[in-house]
Amino acid sequence: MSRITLSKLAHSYLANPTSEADYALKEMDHVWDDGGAYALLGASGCGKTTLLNIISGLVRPSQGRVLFGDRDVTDAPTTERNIAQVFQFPVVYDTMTVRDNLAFPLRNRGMDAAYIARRVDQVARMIGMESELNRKARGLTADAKQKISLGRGMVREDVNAILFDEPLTVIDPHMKWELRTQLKALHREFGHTMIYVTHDQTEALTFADKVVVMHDGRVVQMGTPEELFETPAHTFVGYFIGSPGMNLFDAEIAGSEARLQGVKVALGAAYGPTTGRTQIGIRPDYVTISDEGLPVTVKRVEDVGRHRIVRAEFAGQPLNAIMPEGVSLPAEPRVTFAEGKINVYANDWRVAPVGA
Ligand SMILES: Nc1ncnc2c1ncn2[C@@H]1O[C@H](COP(=O)(O)OP(=O)(O)OP(=O)(O)O)[C@@H](O)[C@H]1O
Repeated sequence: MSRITLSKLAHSYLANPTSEADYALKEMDHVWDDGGAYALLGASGCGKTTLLNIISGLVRPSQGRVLFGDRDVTDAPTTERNIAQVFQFPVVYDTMTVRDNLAFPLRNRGMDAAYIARRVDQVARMIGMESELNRKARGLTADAKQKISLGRGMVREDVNAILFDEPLTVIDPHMKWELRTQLKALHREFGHTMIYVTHDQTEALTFADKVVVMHDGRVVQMGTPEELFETPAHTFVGYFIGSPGMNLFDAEIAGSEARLQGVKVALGAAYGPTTGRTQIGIRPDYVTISDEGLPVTVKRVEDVGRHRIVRAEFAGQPLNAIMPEGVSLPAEPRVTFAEGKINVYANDWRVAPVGA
């Protein structure tokens, strides 16, 4: 196992890229710590698969280096990188039994038969296929085949990292939760570096210790689920994580106050002058609609089960608020923002308060 370093890495699928827009991955420096459980999260087309394929060696980056520990593997083929990869759709040998499919990576490396038998049984238990070990893979459901692919990805204990590219897409929702829990347990037990690509925030937040958020070919933030929630480094993180995403309002900042079309909002901290488009962001979870605070116009209330979402307009801009069960809307609704929960953004990037 080893730390994976991406140094000045960039990739374009074009032979002669001329502008930044031609790059699927813009230049980045990034370190994946040895033994970390990472989720790589972002919208479709932001470059997640490209990044994964560069780490595994399926794609050679057009610029920069890939290091495993201190070894430069930029030009090393996939087979030399000692990486297990699980893809979105099952890759199984139909004519082989489930047992032989799981044993394949170990036999390939000439492992001892008794060890293989033990390890295959262990992995079969993890993926819940102990009773199907002697069945041929042909004829199994897509779901079961993908479980075999997952098992095969996890069977080797000596890999540098396990890369998962949206591995639960074809798995039914109930099993999804179970497999994700298994993957997490496996990570705790064996401590492999795991990178798990997904565009589903629930999947990312439940699997990973650290979530790496990508947007438009860039890593915009790496942090714990709590950091992504509380202090999104980029407006995209604010919008992409959370349901609904963070409220963003165009504003002018003057010290510890934001001004939105004549409405003043206390920020709870002081800020220096900002340049470019300036916005304040606050999560719907930290917005309270009651009969106190600033004027707000409620448009509608949506019941989403555990709570309600209030869709409103504040200082001429859309506002979402989470309203707990049992709380009712006053006749003249007003709004307050929880103290210390407002973030300030300039040209989409978070600005730290003075002295922070
Ligand atoms: N082989 C390729 N040739 C040319 N362009 C490609 C190739 N593979 C990906 N791209 C482009 O590179 C960009 C990043 O794609 P990538 O597949 O890495 O994104 P992604 O985040 O994994 O998306 P998805 O979630 O849809 O798989 C996209 O604009 C895509 O169209």
